[in-house]
Amino acid sequence: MSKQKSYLILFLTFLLCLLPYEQIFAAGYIKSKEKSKLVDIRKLDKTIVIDLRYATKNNFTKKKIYPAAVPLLRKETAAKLVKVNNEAAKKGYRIKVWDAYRPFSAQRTLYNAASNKSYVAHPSKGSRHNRGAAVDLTLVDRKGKELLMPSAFDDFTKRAHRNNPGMNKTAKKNMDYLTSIMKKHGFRTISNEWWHYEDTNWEKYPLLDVPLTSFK
Ligand SMILES: C[C@@H](N)C(=O)N[C@H](C)C(=O)O
Ligand SMILES: [Zn+2]
Repeated sequence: MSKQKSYLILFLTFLLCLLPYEQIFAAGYIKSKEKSKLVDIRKLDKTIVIDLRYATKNNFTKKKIYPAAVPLLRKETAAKLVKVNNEAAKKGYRIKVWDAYRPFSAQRTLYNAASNKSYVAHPSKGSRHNRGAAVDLTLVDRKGKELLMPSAFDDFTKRAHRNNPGMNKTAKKNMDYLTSIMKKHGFRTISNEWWHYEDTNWEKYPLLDVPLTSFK
């Protein structure tokens, strides 16, 4: 390689380093609503309870992160979730969704706000929520009352861990039931957040940065 070429590569690498890493990674994210294949869960099943925490101040950041409360998921993932809700309905339960699709820009905000980074996916690799292929949820009874679970949503402590030896027996039974119906319909778990489920096919779906407001 000529000296000139080497200097040019060095110079371009230097320029790249000046860009914030978010801009480099976000560049490859899909930004168009049409290309995203995201669907509004409410349009598929009106009985699913929606409480999008990041669209309110009632979340670990104490700030409203989402400008619009629109519960979106990748269409294939949403179809799986409807099956789970139908299954839960046989027992008189319904799903309550705390988070679904999360734009990349919000991932960065959540990551920066989290005191313990091990509970939020690093923006450089992206969250499965950024693909519309992950959902944070719990179960409610006929009256809309939440079933007892191991911890509150986004309790970033050992209480949220699936294998916490000190877990309350009823909470474990409820968590195990939720896990069984989620797994039956094509979701998988992560070890340290009992409320987080991801589509087993998440890798097939692209990273997205479509604004929630475009679905309002
Ligand atoms: C922030 C928390 N609710 C969450 O979703 N964590 C997972 C690991 C993520 O960011 O993908
Ligand atoms: Zn999650």
